[in-house]
Amino acid sequence: MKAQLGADFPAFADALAHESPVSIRLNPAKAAYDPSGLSRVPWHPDGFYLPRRPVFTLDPVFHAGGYYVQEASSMIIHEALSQCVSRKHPLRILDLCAAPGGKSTLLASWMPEGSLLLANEVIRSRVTVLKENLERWGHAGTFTSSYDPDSFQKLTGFFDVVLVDAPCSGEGLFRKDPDAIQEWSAEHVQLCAARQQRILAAANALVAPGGVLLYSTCTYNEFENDQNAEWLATAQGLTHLLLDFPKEWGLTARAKGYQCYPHRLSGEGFYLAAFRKKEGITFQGKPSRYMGKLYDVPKKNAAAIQDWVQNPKDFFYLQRPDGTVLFAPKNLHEELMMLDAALPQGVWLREAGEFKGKDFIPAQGLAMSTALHTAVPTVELNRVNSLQFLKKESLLLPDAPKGWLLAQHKGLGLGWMKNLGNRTNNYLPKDWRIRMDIREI
Ligand SMILES: C[S@@+](CC[C@H](N)C(=O)[O-])C[C@H]1O[C@@H](n2cnc3c(N)ncnc32)[C@H](O)[C@@H]1O
Repeated sequence: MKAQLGADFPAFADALAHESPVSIRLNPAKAAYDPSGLSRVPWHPDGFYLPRRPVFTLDPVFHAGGYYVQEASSMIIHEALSQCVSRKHPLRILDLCAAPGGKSTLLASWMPEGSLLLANEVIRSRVTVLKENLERWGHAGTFTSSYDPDSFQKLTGFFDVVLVDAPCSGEGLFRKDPDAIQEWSAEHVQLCAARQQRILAAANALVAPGGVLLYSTCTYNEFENDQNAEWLATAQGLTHLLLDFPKEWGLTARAKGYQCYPHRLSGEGFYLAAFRKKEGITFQGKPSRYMGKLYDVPKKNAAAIQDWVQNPKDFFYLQRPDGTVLFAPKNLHEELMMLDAALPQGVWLREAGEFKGKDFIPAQGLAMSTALHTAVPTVELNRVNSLQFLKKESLLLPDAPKGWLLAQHKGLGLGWMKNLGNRTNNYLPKDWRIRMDIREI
């Protein structure tokens, strides 16, 4: 770092000795958090710094997907994309290394209406949190998958934007995450750089002619950043894009990318480089006719779902043999069928609920989705009751209507309850419940 920063090194070292800033990015589709009085992250319209780190677990708006806790530097992706991708038409976007989903939720809010975002995470154990975060965000155009980057071969030329937020040596996180220091070694840096090239080569093939590849890391060294960016331009034939960030934002231009340093801006170490594919192979694949073992929803079930989805005709519905209904925007049907044909196990669609005999049991994902019907019976809970609900406790609601109720806080859905009069059944999925002791509140 001394070699890289020269006279700036003491300021950098000093910044590392201070606490990391805390920042959040609000969900524009779920306005419930009042950011008055907070200072803004200069490069993101919904990004704000908090004066101190609260216990996010104790804020129901956090659970409802009202905001995502995201390190500020990485929000620069919003500005980078806005500068090099037109939002006049719907886009096909792939977030290749997506868990836990910070950039995916950013991309979902950034992308133009009618777009598709596939958030992929190869490590299976990290997919659950990715799915959960995207469900909380509530955007119906987002889908998840779990493949190695090489498994996407049949999607050559399919995506308008591919983001590779690569696994890296994490030098930019030493302040925020001291464990990253223990994992660092010169050998690990080389291993990361080689792995990044493998991922980038696979990613590059997936970009449509005219499309954009974004490469980011949270590290500083030249092997993972500059040299890989250079390799993308020379060996992979991509055109590197110049971005224009106001000087006062404090980003540093490097050979082919941009670096955030903690002593020049309020955020962690983050590197970003953008490339356009001028020429390449156009996607040739065909959509599949059927999606795996899914079949069309029987007519009576399709009629029942109309009460649960706001604009039911804007979506298509598929049913699993076990009665689970999946749904996705109709305008993405063909694209999803193409993904289904090209990927060994297709992609995961959002669950709407499950038919058990005559009963429809709405899914958690539907409670969180912006596609949920606004006429669904709701009960607004105060903070304490919301936290009890989120601990999966049973609430007494004698004045609320009987039957299915959407538990809400500040107008945002938290999950489902069934009110039986003398008690309520809490349908929050077990894995979503707060495990912390909340008695002190
Ligand atoms: C920097 S993290 C991604 C963070 C995420 N984009 C976000 O904003 O929340 C890199 C991710 O790449 C995944 N990964 C690890 N090895 C990989 C590989 N060989 N190919 C693709 N992804 C990999 C990791 O599991 C990790 O989730």
